[in-house]
Amino acid sequence: MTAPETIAELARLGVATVYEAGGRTGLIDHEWKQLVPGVSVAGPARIALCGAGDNRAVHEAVALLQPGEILVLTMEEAAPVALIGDLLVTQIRRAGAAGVLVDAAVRDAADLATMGLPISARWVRARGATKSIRGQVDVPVTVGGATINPGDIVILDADGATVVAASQAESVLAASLKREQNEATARQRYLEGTLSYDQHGFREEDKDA
Ligand SMILES: O=C([O-])CC(=O)C(=O)O
Ligand SMILES: [Mg+2]
Repeated sequence: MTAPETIAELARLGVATVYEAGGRTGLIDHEWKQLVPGVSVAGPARIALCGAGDNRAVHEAVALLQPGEILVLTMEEAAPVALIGDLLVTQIRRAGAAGVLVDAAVRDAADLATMGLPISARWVRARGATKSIRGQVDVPVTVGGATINPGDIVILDADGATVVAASQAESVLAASLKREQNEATARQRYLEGTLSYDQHGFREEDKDA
């Protein structure tokens, strides 16, 4: 199990820093809409792989949800079908989930915005899901080119989404903290007037070109 302090730090550092520090791995590479703009959150994945246009597996996964988890909802082929709305999110919040990644649509969007649970979704669309295909829960899935295993740490923020294998959480955190420190140094230099053009040696390179 990944330590809560590690998860909190990964959430604070955010998607771009963690993805870069992890060697540009794990990016869940789609455009994501944040139903609550600007929030940054992380947690171990609880996964539902739904049948086409169906959300029966979501109901099963919600019954298994533990506090602090990120619920990851996907289908074999992503489509703008609403897998969750305010009734499912009511249950997801009550279970104490940290957030939801929806590789499909959500609906009741105005309600979700006021409910405050961090949700990142591909689409907002009223189109309803059937509830007739069992699907699978607690299985590895691929979303936006990234493999997500149950328990891997998923991070959601205003930039998008990324995943860190549970076994690598500590080493990626260490690399992320180092990157944060390097960026703080660079930011200070830029505030003082240094240009990245010089800092990276590009001016020198271009001189002889
Ligand atoms: O019932 C559904 O399929 C999705 C929904 O709108 C809700 O959870 O409120
Ligand atoms: Mg609804």
